[in-house]
Amino acid sequence: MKNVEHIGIAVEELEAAERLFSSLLNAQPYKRETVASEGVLTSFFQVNQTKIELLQSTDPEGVIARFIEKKGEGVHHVAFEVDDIVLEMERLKKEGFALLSETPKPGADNKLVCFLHPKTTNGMLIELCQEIKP
Ligand SMILES: CC[C@H](C(=O)O)C(=O)SCCNC(=O)CCNC(=O)[C@H](O)C(C)(C)COP(=O)(O)OP(=O)(O)OC[C@H]1O[C@@H](n2cnc3c(N)ncnc32)[C@H](O)[C@@H]1OP(=O)(O)O
Ligand SMILES: [Co+2]
Repeated sequence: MKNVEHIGIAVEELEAAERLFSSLLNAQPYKRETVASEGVLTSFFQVNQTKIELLQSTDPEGVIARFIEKKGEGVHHVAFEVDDIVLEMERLKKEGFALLSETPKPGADNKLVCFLHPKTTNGMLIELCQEIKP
């Protein structure tokens, strides 16, 4: 595991959340990106070596909609950067963590990603991210 790549925050209204985080961080989001497979519209802020990823649901039955329904807006996950996501997934599986997908899947911001079930990580949804090199 390398640095915390981003902190994912579930929000109801992306525009309002972008205004709030622009004021908080004194910065503008550097990109918005829809990840249809995850039912999310994301907005990214760079904060030195890490990022804030705002997540609005694009699917009323989706993961983020269900999360907000159950727990309200707030921190949804923490993403760690890894050099080799397949190797890291194999290591974590051996360590007894529950992977939410057998193989990495395309994420936002030019990454391959996978998630660990919060039941196996003291209740914290953890994401692994590997930069997709050109
Ligand atoms: C990939 C694009 C982008 C990127 O960075 O590139 C993203 O980050 S997209 C982010 C959205 N996508 C995901 O989060 C994918 C992985 N998540 C899942 O598959 C589900 O959210 C899952 C399996 C963690 C939970 O889904 P489920 O339908 O089972 O919801 P439940 O409400 O039944 O939850 C079961 C159990 O887990 C607890 N839970 C759910 N979400 C979280 C969370 N974010 N953090 C901590 N705990 C969570 C929930 O409270 C339930 O626990 P219980 O004790 O039974 O109440
Ligand atoms: Co994320």
